[in-house]
Amino acid sequence: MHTPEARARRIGEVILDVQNITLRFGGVVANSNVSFDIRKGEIRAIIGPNGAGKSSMLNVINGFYHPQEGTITWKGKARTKMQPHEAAATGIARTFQNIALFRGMSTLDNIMTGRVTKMKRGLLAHALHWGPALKEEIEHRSFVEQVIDFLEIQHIRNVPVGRLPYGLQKRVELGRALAAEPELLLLDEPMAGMNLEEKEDMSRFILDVNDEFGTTIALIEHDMGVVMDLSDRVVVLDHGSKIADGTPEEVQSDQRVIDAYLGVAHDDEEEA
Ligand SMILES: Nc1ncnc2c1ncn2[C@@H]1O[C@H](COP(=O)(O)OP(=O)(O)OP(=O)(O)O)[C@@H](O)[C@H]1O
Repeated sequence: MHTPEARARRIGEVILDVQNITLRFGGVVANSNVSFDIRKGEIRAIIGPNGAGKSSMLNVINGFYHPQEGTITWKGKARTKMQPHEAAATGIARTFQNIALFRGMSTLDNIMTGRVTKMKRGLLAHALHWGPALKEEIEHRSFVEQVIDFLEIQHIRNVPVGRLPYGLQKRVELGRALAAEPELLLLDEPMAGMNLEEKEDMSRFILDVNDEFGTTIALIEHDMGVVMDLSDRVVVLDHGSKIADGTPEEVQSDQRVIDAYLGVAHDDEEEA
């Protein structure tokens, strides 16, 4: 099911359209006039050297940063200043470069926090096990158990995540994002700090999430082998600007991309 042909058949309409985004922090331009789109069902990589503006772009997409210029159209609707919880409620979930889990809480409870946007009744009602909330909680727990089975982490379901090896913590973080049943999953360096075996496991889970649930995925990744194996299309940023956009093969052989990775000076730097 992971063949390029099978995936090409499944890729649909543009679901997220990023147009002319410029994001500044004082004098620092993190993103400069960046445009690209993400199609339903695809795995889209965002790559580039350190400081290229990749994490900033994910933060713009999930509403954490508000760009000074440009528009984001999500599922056909131009978005104004959407907050992260609103983005989550409309189907965008993410993981972070540095794991952001509750270290003292179990795997199960951490993944359960990913269901919050789906809960009709407040957390207090759930904590009090109030009748209707209890019924709802059972349904949420059953969904979370499916996520745990899917990610093959039954054996650590009751272990506090702070005690888990790094690779498993990353998997729990993926589980928490999946618990929100996202349409678009944003992964910020899902393989960072992993050994080869952990990377292979994570790659398999990313492909399975995409295949089995049809989840659209945008990921930032530094490991070029992983990017080339997983992604349908790749957008390349450098110094805040887009320098290439295309299939893995296309961007790999693009001279601007090769220069950016080799650290070849830009014209503007040479002039400075
Ligand atoms: N909150 C912030 N305040 C000020 N400057 C920021 C902030 N976030 C990012 N920047 C700056 O914006 C630029 C792009 O940073 P960003 O983290 O998006 O790059 P990146 O491509 O994700 O880098 P890396 O691969 O090293 O994680 C950098 O110059 C960075 O210092």
